[in-house]
Amino acid sequence: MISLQHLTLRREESLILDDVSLEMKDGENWAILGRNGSGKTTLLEMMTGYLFPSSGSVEVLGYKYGQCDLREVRKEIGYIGPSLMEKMSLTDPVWEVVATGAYAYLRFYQDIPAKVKKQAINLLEDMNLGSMAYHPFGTLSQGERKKAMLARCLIANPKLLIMDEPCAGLDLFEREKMLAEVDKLRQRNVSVVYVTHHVEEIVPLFTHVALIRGGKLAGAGPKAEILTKEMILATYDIPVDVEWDSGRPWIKIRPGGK
Ligand SMILES: Nc1ncnc2c1ncn2[C@@H]1O[C@H](COP(=O)(O)OP(=O)(O)OP(=O)(O)O)[C@@H](O)[C@H]1O
Repeated sequence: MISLQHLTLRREESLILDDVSLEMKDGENWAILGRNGSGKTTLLEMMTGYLFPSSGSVEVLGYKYGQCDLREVRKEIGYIGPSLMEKMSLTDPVWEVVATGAYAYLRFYQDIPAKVKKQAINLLEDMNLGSMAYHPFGTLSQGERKKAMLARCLIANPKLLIMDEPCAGLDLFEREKMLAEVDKLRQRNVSVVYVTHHVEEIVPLFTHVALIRGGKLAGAGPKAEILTKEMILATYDIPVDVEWDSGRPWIKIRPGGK
């Protein structure tokens, strides 16, 4: 699905990514963790082709970047990040915001086919947002907006879904609702790459984890092998215990940092 080979990114004096190699295979879903500024978003931007490495190679869904038309690749990739939601019209009905995803538009200036409208409404119903389909997008809570943006991605049937901190800023209730939708992606034929700061967001959907520290890969592999107290200490410099419950890892900080 994704093959990153020896990715290095230099900006002036600093090395933002330092020889990162990662193989993500079909059927795997990956969570990427690391401290602020460790290079997670940079890595995602390389996967979507918005950034090119100073050296190394990127292959996504069989396309070798630098030798393919990135517009074609991007039709197969859904992306949920912090900025796109802010570009949506707050006055348009929610179903219309979802429908724009079928065409990768920000807004419609022509009639929307009935079939696309039905698809948008079905997706909203799947996410328990059916009753809000005709409400203006701006009246939704942050969590509901994020779920609607997920529906907007899914209407285009992406093969790969890249999510950059989709639960940032959500309260406990809304985060769990969003995570339930993320976990439901198991029912779809889509691979997921997900950046988060919170280990407990690694719901059963995720099979693999990559840890980044200072632009270098600190660990990558099946989640139970990577989410150990030793690996988390090496990534975050904080001593923790990890407990697994309901298929999710939970972190306990050791009192006094011991
Ligand atoms: N254009 C740039 N020029 C110089 N440095 C940059 C540039 N873009 C990013 N950086 C630096 O690269 C590092 C990695 O940034 P990145 O956004 O990938 O980190 P991140 O792991 O996603 O962080 P966070 O968790 O805070 O979102 C940071 O130190 C950042 O300041």
